[in-house]
Amino acid sequence: MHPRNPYRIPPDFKELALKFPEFRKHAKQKLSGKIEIDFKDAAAVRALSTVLLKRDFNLEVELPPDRLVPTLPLRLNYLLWVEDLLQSAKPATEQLVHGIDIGTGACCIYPILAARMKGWHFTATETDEVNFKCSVDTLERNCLQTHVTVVKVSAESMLHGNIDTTKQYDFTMCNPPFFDSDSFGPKSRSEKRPSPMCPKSGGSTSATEIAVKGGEVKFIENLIKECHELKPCVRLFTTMVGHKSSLVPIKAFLKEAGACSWNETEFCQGRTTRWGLAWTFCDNIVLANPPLSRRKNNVKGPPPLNYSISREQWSSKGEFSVACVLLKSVELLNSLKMEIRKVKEKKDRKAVEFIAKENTWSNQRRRQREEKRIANQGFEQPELKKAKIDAATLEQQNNHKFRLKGLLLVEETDADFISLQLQWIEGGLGRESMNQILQYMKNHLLEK
Ligand SMILES: C[S@@+](CC[C@H](N)C(=O)[O-])C[C@H]1O[C@@H](n2cnc3c(N)ncnc32)[C@H](O)[C@@H]1O
Repeated sequence: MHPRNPYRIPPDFKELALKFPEFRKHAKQKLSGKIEIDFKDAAAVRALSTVLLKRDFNLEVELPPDRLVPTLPLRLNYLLWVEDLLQSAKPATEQLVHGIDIGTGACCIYPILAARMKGWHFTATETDEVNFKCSVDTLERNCLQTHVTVVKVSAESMLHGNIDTTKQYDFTMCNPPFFDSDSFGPKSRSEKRPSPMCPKSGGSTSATEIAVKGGEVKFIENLIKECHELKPCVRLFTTMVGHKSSLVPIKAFLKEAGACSWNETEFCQGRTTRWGLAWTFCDNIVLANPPLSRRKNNVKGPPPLNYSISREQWSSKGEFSVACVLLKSVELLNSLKMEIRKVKEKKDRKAVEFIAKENTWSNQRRRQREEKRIANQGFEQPELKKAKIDAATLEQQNNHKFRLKGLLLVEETDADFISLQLQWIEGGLGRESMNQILQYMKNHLLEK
């Protein structure tokens, strides 16, 4: 947690339950006497955020039931980091701070906190009609219209046409939709894609809030493209990143776009970790990390491939934990005759290295069909036998010097999602081999 984050000392739930009836109804007393809430219950998390905003920031907020619930420790970690960065990016003589919040959500959480705590001004954008209306109501209810303006925008643009380019802005903030709407959940024709759930704290949310075509990498890349053209009016750009694996491709894109310097951080709060990335196109601003051009090993190999599994998808397979998902994944890799070596062992983050000395996964379907056909016939016709021998010889020849090395990382992204990342290390057909292995895992991981 950021050293200035007031929730470094967690709120006393007993005190909150006594003071706020709307929170009390979600509070449960454990045998030990300790008061707790169920963090998987969206209504309980919503009640917690609402009462903390009221008690600690004098902010009256009504969060809609079907939208993302902003949890305060993470939002404050991000805001306080931005405040630290501004100290190096903003001349001390200038008093007024004006930021832009891209995708402000249901209650303009960053702008209202920053306006109350720091007196900052904001232009906030939002595509979702419900979120836009709720944000406007929130500003009126808290008399913050002089500090914050919410703009209803179209999904095609991140900044262009949404801000006044004759003004000077100090920074942008963004908590992007993390997931890829195309690869979210199972993709087979027989299986229906589940409706996405809130990535944090189990709350329900609308799909457009958390998933977008191309996921956060594409979303942030689009933002970077626009930033470059807007460099005369914005000093500092920042974004939150939901998956660690997204940092590598985003930073590569930043380098390509000609960012002068950048800064990266980790937001840790309880079991959830997120990342912050800041960059500038102003050569008179030096962010704390060294400039991109001077950093070595910044971009190593192709970015990993990702697959997220939800608690709901795993429900028929028993315990939903990193250990269980890893175990099943390793069984699948073993079935592909791979050698496995453990490299990382933490409760919520485990990784194994795998080495394949032959390609056993491509053309799996064709092989299975052929074997079935032969088994059904009960005997092998001479031509078939010959074809089989020829195919086997060819495969042996192909596999003669075959070697592929990769890394599988299984990580809990939050209480309801576990992500699998496949990183190519060397050999085989490069990323194409990883794509094939990932497809094989997607086809079999959720099988009963
Ligand atoms: C993950 S939510 C973050 C909400 C809020 N900032 C928070 O931190 O709780 C992403 C938000 O971005 C909005 N959004 C998606 N695409 C957008 C775009 N192109 N421009 C502005 N907002 C967008 C979504 O409707 C959603 O409210």
